[in-house]
Amino acid sequence: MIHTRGLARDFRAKKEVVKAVKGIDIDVSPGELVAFLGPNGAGKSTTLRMLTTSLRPTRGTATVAGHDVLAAPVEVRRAIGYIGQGNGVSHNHRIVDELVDHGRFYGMTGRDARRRAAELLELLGLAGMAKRSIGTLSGGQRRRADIALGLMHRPALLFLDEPSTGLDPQNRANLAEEIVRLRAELGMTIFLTTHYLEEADQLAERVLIIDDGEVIAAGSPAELKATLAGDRITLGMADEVAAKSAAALLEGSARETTVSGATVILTVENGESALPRTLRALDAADLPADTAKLRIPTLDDVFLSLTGRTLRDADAA
Ligand SMILES: Nc1ncnc2c1ncn2[C@@H]1O[C@H](COP(=O)(O)OP(=O)(O)OP(=O)(O)O)[C@@H](O)[C@H]1O
Repeated sequence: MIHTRGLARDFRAKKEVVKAVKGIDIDVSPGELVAFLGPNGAGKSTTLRMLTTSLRPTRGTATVAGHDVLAAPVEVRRAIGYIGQGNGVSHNHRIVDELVDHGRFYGMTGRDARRRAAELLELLGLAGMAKRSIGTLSGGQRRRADIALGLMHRPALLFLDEPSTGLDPQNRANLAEEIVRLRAELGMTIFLTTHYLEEADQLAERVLIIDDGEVIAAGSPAELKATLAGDRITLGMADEVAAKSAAALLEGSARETTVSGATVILTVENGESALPRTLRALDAADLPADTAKLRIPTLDDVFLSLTGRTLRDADAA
């Protein structure tokens, strides 16, 4: 559904060249829900703008929904839905009129557009608000109206740029559920950008992590966490000597073992089964642990292991 090779975009700003996207390869299959995750300024929006044909690549190729973004931009636009950050919906229009106009723009008949608008308003829980103007909606409702707009012409591929920016945690969670449900009901391919870790983790089957214009990792959230971060067991031993003996005993069964004072930290695969196994091995060797803690990694741990900084720090910078 999306294929890019060496896709790059430079910007010229005050005689300096900003390499916003540095030659990325992306492959998204039909039906996938993929999140493009990275800190502020990583190149997410620039990539999305190239894929949705609003910005020309400096180098490389991109095929979206079967069409080349440079050779056939009109075909690309007809095949996709794009929901940007704060879409251009007019605040004074009634929601239903906005949707119907949008459908007409894409060549739908008035009747088909009205039927589709009613269907989407129902699907997105906005049916009772069809005649309200956009300006009277809450932030979360407005986001859902934006999504309805992007879906009017039944695109096979939907791009969502930072769908939950500006929403409170509750509305963010609601929107995430909505996106998952829509994908299931409409069978679309969805490509969304986000800098919310929880959102990528909860929503996406596959995450592409972008940093400084480069894709630095790709995989399902579970795969990325298992291969790049690993589960962590922290054991509190009686003293430093016991900790060193425990570390020597457990070294073979952990990916990484470190000792700090009376504490042993193990990085393991599948921590939930490794923890009881570890405690049994320690008991059998007469080296009982006083405390044991298991920590399952987040995507932030993945980002940390890849870049040496957390996504939150990178955002703050
Ligand atoms: N028109 C432009 N002129 C110069 N530099 C630009 C321009 N547009 C983007 N950039 C730079 O390109 C880099 C990538 O920006 P981009 O907006 O793609 O990041 P992003 O990952 O979408 O960030 P955010 O999460 O903040 O939206 C940044 O360093 C940005 O300052």
